[in-house]
Amino acid sequence: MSAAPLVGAAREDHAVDGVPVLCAREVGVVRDGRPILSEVSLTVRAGEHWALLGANGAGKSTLLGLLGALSHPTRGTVDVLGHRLGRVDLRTLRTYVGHVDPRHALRSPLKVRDVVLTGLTNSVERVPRWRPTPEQLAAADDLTGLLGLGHRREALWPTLSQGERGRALIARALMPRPRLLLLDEPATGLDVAGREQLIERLDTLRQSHPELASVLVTHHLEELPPGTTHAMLLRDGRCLASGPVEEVLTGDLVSRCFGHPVRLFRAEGRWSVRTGRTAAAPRTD
Ligand SMILES: Nc1ncnc2c1ncn2[C@@H]1O[C@H](COP(=O)(O)OP(=O)(O)OP(=O)(O)O)[C@@H](O)[C@H]1O
Repeated sequence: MSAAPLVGAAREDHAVDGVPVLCAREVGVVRDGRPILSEVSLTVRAGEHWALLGANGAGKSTLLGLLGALSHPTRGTVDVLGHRLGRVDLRTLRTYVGHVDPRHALRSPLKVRDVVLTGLTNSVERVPRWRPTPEQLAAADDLTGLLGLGHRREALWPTLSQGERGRALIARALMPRPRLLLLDEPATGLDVAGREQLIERLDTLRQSHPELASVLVTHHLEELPPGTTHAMLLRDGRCLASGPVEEVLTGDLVSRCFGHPVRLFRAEGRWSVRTGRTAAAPRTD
């Protein structure tokens, strides 16, 4: 596989010769002698939007940590734009991946605009003596507007609602113009309005950044944006199914994934789930 350059103007050249944005092969993770992930493979291409679904403890966050170059696999390989984890500095790879973690540990009363700018310094707090260029300021303002926070740019972080914080963190993650956006349960704790605004903004983002790829972790199919193109179902650290949503998000497979019989419904692009008495049998172990 030919590798895409990691530096300079080449960053604008997204789908270089069809090199996947991300390619994990036969990945395994062992922690404290216990297998957490086993033989998981995933290829994400530019413009694809993946849902990563699984029950509590299935290994979703562990997999997201590998995809975000936060940790190394015990077995298998992970390539970001053709550059292999372990051969290229993790920090370099991380600049190509925007990781949105709702547990963002910011303590200072930074303004929304400043929080978004910390995406450029890859820091939680503002870096002393670092000053953004006018272009960087304009980019931060564009992204806050895109995420529906244009009227809250001057608001202080502690005063934001949870939904506003989540959207500010997505704008922050997009500042370095990543190729891949990782979203770890972005709708957790949001009320209906907050969840719907988030989903709407994610779909707007997908239209305005057509080359961006994303992986969204959730337990709830109701939280998937209509633009979701692919899904992976994880069960007990293993891939149960993976591929286009039409093939993977079926009552049978989702029932097996969560160990509970369900039926799926899709209306206006959104999914909903009901207990299905006649759905596939629950997990067999
Ligand atoms: N560093 C670690 N050491 C030991 N066990 C770990 C470690 N990290 C995760 N685990 C275990 O690995 C399993 C998978 O954890 P992970 O957080 O990836 O699951 P998840 O699918 O994201 O779960 P949830 O939906 O509850 O957030 C869990 O049983 C967890 O306790």
